[in-house]
Amino acid sequence: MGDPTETTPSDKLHRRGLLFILSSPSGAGKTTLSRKLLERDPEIRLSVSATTRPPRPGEEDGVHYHFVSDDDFDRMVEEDDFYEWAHVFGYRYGTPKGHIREGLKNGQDYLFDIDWQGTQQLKQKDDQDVVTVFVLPPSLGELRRRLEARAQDSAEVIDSRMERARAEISHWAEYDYVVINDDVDECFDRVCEVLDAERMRRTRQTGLIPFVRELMGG
Ligand SMILES: Nc1ncnc2c1ncn2[C@@H]1O[C@H](COP(=O)(O)OP(=O)(O)OP(=O)(O)O)[C@@H](O)[C@H]1O
Ligand SMILES: Nc1nc2c(ncn2[C@@H]2O[C@H](COP(=O)(O)O)[C@@H](O)[C@H]2O)c(=O)[nH]1
Repeated sequence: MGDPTETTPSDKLHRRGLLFILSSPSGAGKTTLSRKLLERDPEIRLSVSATTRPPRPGEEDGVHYHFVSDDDFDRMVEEDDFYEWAHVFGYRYGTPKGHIREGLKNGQDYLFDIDWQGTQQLKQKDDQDVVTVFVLPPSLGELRRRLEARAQDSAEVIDSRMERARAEISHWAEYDYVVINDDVDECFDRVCEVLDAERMRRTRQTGLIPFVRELMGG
């Protein structure tokens, strides 16, 4: 047996990947936080949803969403292509299965910007790999200001999203973590802390690193 006090280059933990979900009422900032996370962290990959909603200015097909027709969405549902899907704000949104299952086994983490309905469906399918974070705005007044400042939706759409906010916030207690997005950098730090800690959760580790295995006699 080697000297277990030696530090070896093989001291990396091996673990399953995780499904890291951010949900919030529309406009609270989960897209902003997601983009920051993807910039900081090359080890997490965005799950790009399919939607029947038309693109907003600046949104690219295949990058922000897969923008699909109603017929295409119907076909994907029939062919069981979705991990989860839901009606949100008059359109349909869904998570394509893609290679998520294989990726998880290989330690790949995935980031989801989805609503509470999708979160419930993913938790039912794969509770052990799912980590859920609910992002609250500092107030409803600030939520409306952000939707207006984003300037990508009509006044009617903003009103309907504000009406839905109360119903969405009522699901916050179903989430593992809750953060308030007042100062975006502070909120981002909290989100990163959750992700970093969840990656180290013992139950996610799939094998002992060599010197620990040796110490355990295996
Ligand atoms: N902490 C913050 N302070 C001020 N403005 C913010 C903050 N976080 C996000 N914003 C701004 O608020 C607007 C809404 O943010 P964002 O698009 O990220 O929300 P969202 O939760 O993803 O909304 P949706 O569910 O509609 O996609 C954007 O213009 C964004 O720049
Ligand atoms: N259940 C799912 N919800 C999703 C998915 N992709 C996005 N969303 C949620 O829809 C609303 C509206 O998004 P927007 O881009 O039109 O503002 C927001 O709450 C998203 O989180 C999905 O694949 N499944």
